Amino acid sequence: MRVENGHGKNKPNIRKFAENDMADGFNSDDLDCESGGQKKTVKVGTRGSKLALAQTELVIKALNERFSQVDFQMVTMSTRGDRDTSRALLEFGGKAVFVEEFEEAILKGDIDIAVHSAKDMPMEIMEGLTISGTLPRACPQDVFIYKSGRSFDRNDSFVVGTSSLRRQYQIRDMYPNAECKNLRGNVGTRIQKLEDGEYDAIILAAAGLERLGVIEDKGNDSTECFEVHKDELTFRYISTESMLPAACQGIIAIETRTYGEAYDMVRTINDTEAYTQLTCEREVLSRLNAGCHEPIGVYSELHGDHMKISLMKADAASSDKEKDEEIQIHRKTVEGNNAEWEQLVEALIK
Ligand SMILES: NCc1[nH]cc(CCC(=O)O)c1CC(=O)O
Repeated sequence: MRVENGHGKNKPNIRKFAENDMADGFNSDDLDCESGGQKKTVKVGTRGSKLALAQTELVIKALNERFSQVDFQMVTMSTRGDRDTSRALLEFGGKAVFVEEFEEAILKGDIDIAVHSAKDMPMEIMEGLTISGTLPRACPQDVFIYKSGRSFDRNDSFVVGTSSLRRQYQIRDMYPNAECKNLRGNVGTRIQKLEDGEYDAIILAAAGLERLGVIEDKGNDSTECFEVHKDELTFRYISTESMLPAACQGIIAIETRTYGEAYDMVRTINDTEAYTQLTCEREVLSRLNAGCHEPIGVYSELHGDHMKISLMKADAASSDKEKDEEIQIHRKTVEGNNAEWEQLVEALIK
């Protein structure tokens, strides 16, 4: 039985990794990979949606480049959240319904690694587990999608499909007469519903669209508004200023035990910039005590040592849920040196 080495805190610590980064010292030759001619197997758990599979393939590709002699096996699992899509379950269980079963599987030894969209992860991670790495972040922006040719003036009335309160409040800030209707299902289904005319426009994360190949990866890190046209559809990337993304949008989080071979392997592919953003944005959520259904946007931008963190919080002026409430949107931005990110977070939330 191995004793935990103190990496097992739920909250990853940027400085600790910076001081003790395994990426340089760790050598794949140290692994006992080919004992008896048998390739070592590492099991990578994933949800079964197309997006989840595409993201897990990216993780396996990155691992394979480092550890060509290891057989990384994809293990597709359905979670309580996938099996029962009733609102009640999601509200009761929150984000955990998509993650818990992977965590139990790692602890039981059924899988070694779990791949998640970081924005769908709950604040609490089971004891003994950690986010050991991230891939480079995809575009953090949200995309407003509609049939090409249609135009939207500020005061137009139209129907937007999105179930996210964060997106609803911000789009209604841009278009006060827009009506938001719930939109569920995976990315392909949601676009189909737009094409079928159920909505005038829908909002999806650029990261998912790009990773699924629905639109090409634009390959730059602008956060400004611009448009892409494809197959009769217009994909308008909304500026992060108008539509602040969900915390960790576009980041793939890789979870393992807090020590051991899988942990060491994942550390070697970790993207330090995305990891810093993940740590910082999760810290903001944690400090705000935010559940997953609260309308909160968080985005931390890194330019060298310079960090800029933005927060969007919305609250209803009226407590009467039946009434068409007046929504108050609060935005705040702080900037400074990234080494002082904890103080920046402190200043942001107060
Ligand atoms: N909530 C579902 C979800 N979780 C992660 C992504 C996209 C990928 C990402 O943001 O990392 C999506 C789809 C969407 O919001 O459009």
